[in-house]
Amino acid sequence: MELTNKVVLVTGGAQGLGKAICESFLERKNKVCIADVNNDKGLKTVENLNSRFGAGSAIYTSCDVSKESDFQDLFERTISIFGRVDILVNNAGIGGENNWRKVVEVDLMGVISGTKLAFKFMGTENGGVGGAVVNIASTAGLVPVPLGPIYCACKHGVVSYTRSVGTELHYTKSGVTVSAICPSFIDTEMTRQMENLSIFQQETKKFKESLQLMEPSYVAEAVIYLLETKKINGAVLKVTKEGGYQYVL
Ligand SMILES: NC(=O)C1=CN([C@@H]2O[C@H](COP(=O)(O)OP(=O)(O)OC[C@H]3O[C@@H](n4cnc5c(N)ncnc54)[C@H](O)[C@@H]3O)[C@@H](O)[C@H]2O)C=CC1
Ligand SMILES: CCCCCC(=O)/C=C/[C@H]1[C@H](O)CC(=O)[C@@H]1CCCCCCC(=O)O
Repeated sequence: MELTNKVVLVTGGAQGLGKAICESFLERKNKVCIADVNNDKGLKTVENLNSRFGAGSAIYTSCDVSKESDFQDLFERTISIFGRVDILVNNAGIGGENNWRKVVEVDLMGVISGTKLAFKFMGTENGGVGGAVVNIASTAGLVPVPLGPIYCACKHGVVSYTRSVGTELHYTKSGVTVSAICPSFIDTEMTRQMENLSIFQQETKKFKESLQLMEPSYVAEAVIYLLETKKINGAVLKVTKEGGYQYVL
């Protein structure tokens, strides 16, 4: 996919990996819409991005991905401003083993909800021009994670859902590809909060001390790498510090 002059929706784009993904797209002269629940941070980030990449290149919309109506409004607002959506990056995610239903609602149901709306608003069967969905899973979607079983189950769900809709059957109808990246640990607020999200705080704190974290920009560039691949539909790209970018499954 040619990655210039595209309209890109990035959920959870106010900070961390989502913000870095926005920067990667803006560096290539695309437009981005950041969707987040953290309005203060989201608006500050958009201000910062517009001052660096040109006024009007980024907009912000308040959106809780676990609320279907918010997500629908997000597509409608972005289309009313930029004319269409070409790429959706389902990046918003949380941890929190004690608040597990919320984790399922955001990390799994939010991704499914966004992908379905991408088919609705971007799909050729509905008069759209097609496009791409990139789901941000995790290496926790590929292996068991004793310290984060709910998070792990959601990310496995994201990988399986991606592989199921990222198939010819769905693509023929919609013209929308669906793929995922599975990063290992990244230097973001989520990682800084990791022990507070676990029911095994001491063990998680100790585990965290041994980690080699990746820069958000390194993981963001994996999204670009994935979208530039010819055989993108259903692709799952693992991103680690040791192994770089590797297709799996
Ligand atoms: N930090 C890590 O080591 C890794 C993170 N990931 C995934 O990357 C994604 C981004 O994570 P980070 O940047 O690390 O986290 P982060 O906590 O720094 O940023 C997440 C962003 O999502 C927003 N958000 C949370 N709930 C939301 C909701 N319901 N609707 C809309 N926005 C919401 C937050 O306000 C925040 O701006 C997540 O899906 C996470 O699971 C994957 C692998 C590793
Ligand atoms: C094991 C792969 C994790 C990959 C990186 C990731 O997505 C980490 C996310 C954590 C987030 O901060 C909140 C969580 O619950 C996630 C999992 C933390 C468990 C780490 C322990 C890993 C292990 O037991 O090997």
